[in-house]
Amino acid sequence: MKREHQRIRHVREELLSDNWYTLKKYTFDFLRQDGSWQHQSREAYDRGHGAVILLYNKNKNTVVLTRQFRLPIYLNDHCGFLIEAAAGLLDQSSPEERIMAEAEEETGFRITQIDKVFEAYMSPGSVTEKLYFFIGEYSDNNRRGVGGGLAEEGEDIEVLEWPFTKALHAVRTGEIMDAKTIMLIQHLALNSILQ
Ligand SMILES: Nc1nc2c(ncn2[C@@H]2O[C@H](COP(=O)(O)OP(=O)(O)O[C@H]3O[C@H](CO)[C@@H](O)[C@H](O)[C@@H]3O)[C@@H](O)[C@H]2O)c(=O)[nH]1
Ligand SMILES: [Mg+2]
Repeated sequence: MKREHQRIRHVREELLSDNWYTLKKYTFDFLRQDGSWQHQSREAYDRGHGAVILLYNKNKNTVVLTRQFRLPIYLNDHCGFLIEAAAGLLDQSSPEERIMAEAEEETGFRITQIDKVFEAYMSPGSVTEKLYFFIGEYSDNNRRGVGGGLAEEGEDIEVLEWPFTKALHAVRTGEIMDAKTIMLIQHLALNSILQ
């Protein structure tokens, strides 16, 4: 992908916060389509990149989801407990390595065969993160524990094994409101992986 460097110049950054991750304010000059340069400023929150996986079972026609508290949405009129596919931040690992470990930590299922689906920027106006999307087939034999996440990091994750029809219905009713999870559920449906 070609970056249009010639349209961006004089980029300067100012650190606003580095408490957990970093929030910076950038100023730059932007070359508009009409040929004029415009001075702009934008804030960008950098928490690294992430990965997500939807575990599915073709025989049972089920998916494995998690339910956990998310403070930012609690502050925004949601009860706070969000239904999501298993997901985590990469830290220094590869997306493949990280997501298999994260799937086991959060759901208890150890998966060794995963399929990459796509990559997407989830909030490009303000967050630098790119998310790597995967699906993986699980069976009862893959269960190694109860999941739940890392209590010492404050995680207290419920594991849900749902019929796929229930997950699809929950997208329509708004019971599932997490974008990455909706994208993966729709991917399974669009590609007739589950019915
Ligand atoms: N103390 C503290 N801990 C934090 C903070 N922000 C996150 N954490 C902790 O950092 C850990 C991150 O857990 P992961 O499982 O690695 O990440 P995630 O939050 O599930 O991220 C996934 O979902 C996000 C939301 O959709 C995605 O943005 C992300 O890419 C990834 O897929 C959690 O234990 C969380 O409590 C913070 O500001 N302060
Ligand atoms: Mg997580």
